[in-house]
Amino acid sequence: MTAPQLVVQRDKELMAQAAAARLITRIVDAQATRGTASVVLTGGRNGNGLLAALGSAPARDAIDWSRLDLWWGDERFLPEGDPERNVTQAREALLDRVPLDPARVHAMPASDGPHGDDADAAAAAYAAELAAAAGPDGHDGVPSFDVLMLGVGPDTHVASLFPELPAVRETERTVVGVHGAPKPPPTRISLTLPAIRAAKEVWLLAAGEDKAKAAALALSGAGEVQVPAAGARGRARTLWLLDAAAAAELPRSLYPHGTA
Ligand SMILES: O=C(O)[C@H](O)[C@@H](O)[C@H](O)[C@H](O)COP(=O)(O)O
Repeated sequence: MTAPQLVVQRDKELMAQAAAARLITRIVDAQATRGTASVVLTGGRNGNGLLAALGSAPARDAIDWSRLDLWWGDERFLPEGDPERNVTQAREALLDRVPLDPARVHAMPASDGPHGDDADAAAAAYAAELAAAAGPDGHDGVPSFDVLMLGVGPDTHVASLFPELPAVRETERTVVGVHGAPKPPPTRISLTLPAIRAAKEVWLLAAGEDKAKAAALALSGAGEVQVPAAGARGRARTLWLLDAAAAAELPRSLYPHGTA
């Protein structure tokens, strides 16, 4: 697995703007090379902040939105349209304002969808959708994601993989139902670490002083069951995008040329 690279910006607004600019370039490069791009979105304030910054970026429409596949790293298992769902918040932050191909926006199932309130069945259906889309350059039952983004929780969770809970220990399935999550709502759907690690690049977003301990733990060599963010690595790149507050407890040797 790739060693993490760190980029530290002075505050969370600049971190979101810089990450958005980075994502535009990454998508444009993938589309220039393969004619398409595949990105996994994350929920949470940092993930939505990046989407909002992308929506305001001057170069936004360098992206061919009709040739972009969007997936989710996790979802709160709530009814369609619930304001707490990650896809609802992503739509408000950006997706409803760009000309995406609806067939290429792969939202995770809602709790009032075809699988009813069975999160495990809904997770299995999303795993099947990922496998069907994996294609020849897919990896371990998921498409070859160009970028998979993850917010980092104060307890070091990523997606809906919480410390010590069963989902973070999953080694076979690509998507699982999560029950009893400490971050409400308790029932969720999440990619697993094997699915996350199939991505070419994994970007971890951490801004705010409430993330300083989590970032320090995750980058200290801790184990992934106790510190799920430590297991989030990309095949070609693992990139931590932080602001100075979230980097406050990191040894400066981890980002000697940081801008903070
Ligand atoms: O469904 C969710 O809640 C998110 O996917 C979750 O993994 C989030 O990214 C982290 O909890 C960080 O959230 P913040 O950026 O809001 O701190």
